[in-house]
Amino acid sequence: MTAAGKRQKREDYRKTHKEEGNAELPKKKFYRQRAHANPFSDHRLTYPASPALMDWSSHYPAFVAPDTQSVAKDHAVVKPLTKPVTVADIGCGFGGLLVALSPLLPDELILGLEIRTQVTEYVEDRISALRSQYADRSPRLYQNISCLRANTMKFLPNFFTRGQLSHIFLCFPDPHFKARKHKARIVSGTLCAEYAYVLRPGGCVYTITDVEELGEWMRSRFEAFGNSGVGGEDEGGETGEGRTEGMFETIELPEEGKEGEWVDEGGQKGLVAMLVRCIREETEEGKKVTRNGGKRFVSVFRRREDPAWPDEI
Ligand SMILES: C[S@@+](CC[C@H](N)C(=O)[O-])C[C@H]1O[C@@H](n2cnc3c(N)ncnc32)[C@H](O)[C@@H]1O
Repeated sequence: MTAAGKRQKREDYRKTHKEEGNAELPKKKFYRQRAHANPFSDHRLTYPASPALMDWSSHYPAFVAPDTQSVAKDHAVVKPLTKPVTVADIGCGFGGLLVALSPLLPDELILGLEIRTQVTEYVEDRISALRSQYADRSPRLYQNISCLRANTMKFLPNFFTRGQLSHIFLCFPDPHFKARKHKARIVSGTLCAEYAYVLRPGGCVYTITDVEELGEWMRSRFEAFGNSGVGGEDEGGETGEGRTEGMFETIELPEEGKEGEWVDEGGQKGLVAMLVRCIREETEEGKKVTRNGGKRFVSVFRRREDPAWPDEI
């Protein structure tokens, strides 16, 4: 078949898959796209001018606040939800983590952000199929997850207000091995400032990679952010002059396979352990590493409670 013929076949498949109530899970082969999208290109992206102008109602229809009117703000019409999005999976790929998190965090609204169009479309169709499968069951699962196309390196604060998020996942980010490509990495001093801004004090960033050097890179950026004692020269990141503690605290993690034993009275360790197991085992890339017998390097960074910081960043 010619390339044009294949493209047409993919488009036809995706069009029919979108029919209302289609409960069949989409097939990845009809949503294939180049592995990398350049985060510095001018993609034709739509994004709100500010978080208040973002209408989430089509993403989480089961959570639209009843008996409220749509609100018109700066030419945008926004239907309020009963609660805000509090979990972000940045670079969610084909959405394996979102699907796994949905029943684990039933009280949270969880959003995957993905730069590649067809991959985003796949995740949207996957969620829509899962919602149809559970439409008549109780609980109606998968209503609390959604995905949108976004370049998080440019527009994260357009979607989330200060301190809105409880958990941010950065799972198997593109490694961009060559030094001249490091600026395309999803973790840098500058981007740590944005993660610190959208994360609530006490909230956590979870990172996982199969590239040891990238794992160390991410750890060093998070540990240096806001700490005048280390780092500081990093790509314009905040140095936190005069401070000895950084904005993020690295959490010691349980050994792989022993997450279940790692519990505490307050329960936060148990939650972190559950989510760490989830990123190891439920992400698409994590599953590949398991199949290939490779290593995974995981870190969790808690945003420190620090009332002095928010006004400065
Ligand atoms: C290697 S994949 C990992 C997918 C998934 N997190 C997993 O663990 O299976 C990295 C994903 O990040 C996406 N990505 C890269 N840069 C991005 C950006 N600036 N904004 C949003 N997504 C991005 C890529 O398109 C790709 O799907």
